Amino acid sequence: GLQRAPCRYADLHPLWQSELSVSGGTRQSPINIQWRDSVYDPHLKPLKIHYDPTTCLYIWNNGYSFQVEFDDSADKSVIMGGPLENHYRLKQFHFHWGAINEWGSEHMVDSKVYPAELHLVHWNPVTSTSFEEAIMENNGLVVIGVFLKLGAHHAGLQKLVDALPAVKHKDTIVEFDVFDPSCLMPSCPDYWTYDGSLTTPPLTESVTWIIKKTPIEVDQNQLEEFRMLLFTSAGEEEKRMVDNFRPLQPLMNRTVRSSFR
Ligand SMILES: NS(=O)(=O)c1ccc(C(=O)NCc2cccc(O)c2)cc1
Ligand SMILES: [Zn+2]
Repeated sequence: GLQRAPCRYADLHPLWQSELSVSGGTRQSPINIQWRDSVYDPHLKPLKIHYDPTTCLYIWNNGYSFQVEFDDSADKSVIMGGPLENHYRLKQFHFHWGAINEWGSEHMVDSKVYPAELHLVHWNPVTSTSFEEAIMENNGLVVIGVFLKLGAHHAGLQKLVDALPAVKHKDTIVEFDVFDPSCLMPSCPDYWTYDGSLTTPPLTESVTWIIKKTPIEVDQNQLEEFRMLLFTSAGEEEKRMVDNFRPLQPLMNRTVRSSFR
């Protein structure tokens, strides 16, 4: 597949310049998932998702993506099953995307890049008392990754896209209530799972990744709305929020398991 645009670390958004400092990681993310090297695990259960749309709180621009935050003070929006030993609470979801449709996702499948990738971030309320604590716990977090591909208009996503002009600049926020992120899930239950890390600092190795095999379709206008966001605050010289993905990391001594043959 097409390699990513060559990028000089110096051009990277300040966030990833610290990238060069992280050393000694043995389970970093994202990775290229080689389909033929993944191992079917018959013990993997179907993933069970129960999101309560009223737990949706607001959308904000945090300077490297736009993020939708949820009320995680109770077990109202949870996932369970799959590779998980207990339930995990939804904390937020966000996206990573490219300047053009040729790249943008963080994970790849057989070196195939998608124009964008959705991350639904969950934490373990059984072993941690807060998200902040879970970030430091081994397997404290579960992130579901969903690839976005160019295709039909996505009606569910459009509600999100319509709110983006209100969070154009870094550190802006807008109320966003009653949204069910299940509408962003592909209907196909198939996924890969592996042990990895956050893909932005602090890059902690606390994430059980669940990557859905089947992408969802969004249209060109929707992707272009993502690219209208800014990394920069109001009043600063404008820098478009694009290419907010981390480079691929070495698989090292890890096996990717699949839920499907
Ligand atoms: N791209 S990712 O899904 O791996 C990802 C998910 C969550 C976060 C995140 O929550 N970062 C903010 C943060 C960092 C340290 C402590 C905190 O409480 C929050 C970063 C990356
Ligand atoms: Zn992410």
